[in-house]
Amino acid sequence: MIETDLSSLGWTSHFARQIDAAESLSPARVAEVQRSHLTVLPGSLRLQAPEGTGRFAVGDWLLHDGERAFRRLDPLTEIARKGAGEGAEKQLIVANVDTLGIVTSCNADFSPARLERYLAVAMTAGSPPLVILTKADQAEDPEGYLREARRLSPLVTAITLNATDPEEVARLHPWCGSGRTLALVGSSGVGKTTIQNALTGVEAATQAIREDDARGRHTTTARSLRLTLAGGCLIDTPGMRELGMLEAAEGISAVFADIEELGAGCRFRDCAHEAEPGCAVQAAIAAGELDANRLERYRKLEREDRLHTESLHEKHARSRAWAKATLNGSARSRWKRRGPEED
Ligand SMILES: Nc1nc2c(ncn2[C@@H]2O[C@H](COP(=O)(O)OP(=O)(O)OP(=O)(O)O)[C@@H](O)[C@H]2O)c(=O)[nH]1
Ligand SMILES: [Zn+2]
Repeated sequence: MIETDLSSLGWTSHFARQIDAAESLSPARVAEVQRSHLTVLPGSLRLQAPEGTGRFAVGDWLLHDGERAFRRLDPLTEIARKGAGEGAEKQLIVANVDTLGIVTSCNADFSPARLERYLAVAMTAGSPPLVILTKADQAEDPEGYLREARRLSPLVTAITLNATDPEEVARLHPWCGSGRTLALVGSSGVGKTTIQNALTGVEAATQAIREDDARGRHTTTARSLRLTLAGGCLIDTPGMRELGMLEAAEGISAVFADIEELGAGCRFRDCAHEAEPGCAVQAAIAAGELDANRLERYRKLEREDRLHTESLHEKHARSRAWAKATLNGSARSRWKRRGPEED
């Protein structure tokens, strides 16, 4: 059993400021979100959520009375994505993550496009990214992957390791020590469970999920926050295959700062960096200073983000218009019944 207190769970003055001295409710951190209840730490309490558990994300801080969850405290950071399916919907994934551990392997799983996508998510959320390159023991040139990851953005911190060696995984302790929360994302099979087991000293109960996956079934994602041997928190996010861009413009700009800086030197302010005269971005590509594929990947993420963000905003505008029309409608029928109201 790992002993814990609020500050090792990540409680700070940011949260303390949000509670009233007169409030008799206790703070706790969400470790699991189920349809019927929440599990919170410390104490692994099961709480009911009178207004639904869907308002809470793993990693959130909340106030409770021992049985029911009430107020969600404003998070320091939150990671959201576009919900699965056609419609635009914002889905909250995790909250209050200090470091987003992006796990990929030193093999064919390594994809600059996917890394840039995760990096943009991390930068948008305000959770600094840490690229964890696993299976270094099976790679001929792990340093090459390290260099390539670092080349994607000056903001990247990256390390290589053999996830099956607990001593090597212990190099992650600084990111999940007392008061710190590390969340792991990455494709299936890259070693997230192996890392989690080493960091928590507990065999993760993910077998059932993987068996379901093998049959191609939709899994209920068992996202969870656990205590680490280093005295902090670790969040695993199984079943997170796609991270659709949503309201991520800021993060995309941060990850592709090199292209945006070059773009400032283009002759036309609205240069699309295609065939315009005086395009500094195309000039950099011609000079071998910028990879044309990177420009393509930047464009693709930007397009995707714009599309999803616009449709989310349109949806909000539609529901506001609908609410207004309904209100006007009921005002009109009142008018018909009683005549115009006098003010
Ligand atoms: N040699 C070696 N094997 C590794 C390494 N990391 C993971 N593995 C192995 O790769 C397989 C998959 O690792 P998991 O930890 O289950 O991967 P995961 O990311 O949790 O995968 P999902 O549970 O499907 O999301 C296991 O057999 C691990 O032992 C590593 O760094 N080196
Ligand atoms: Zn240009």
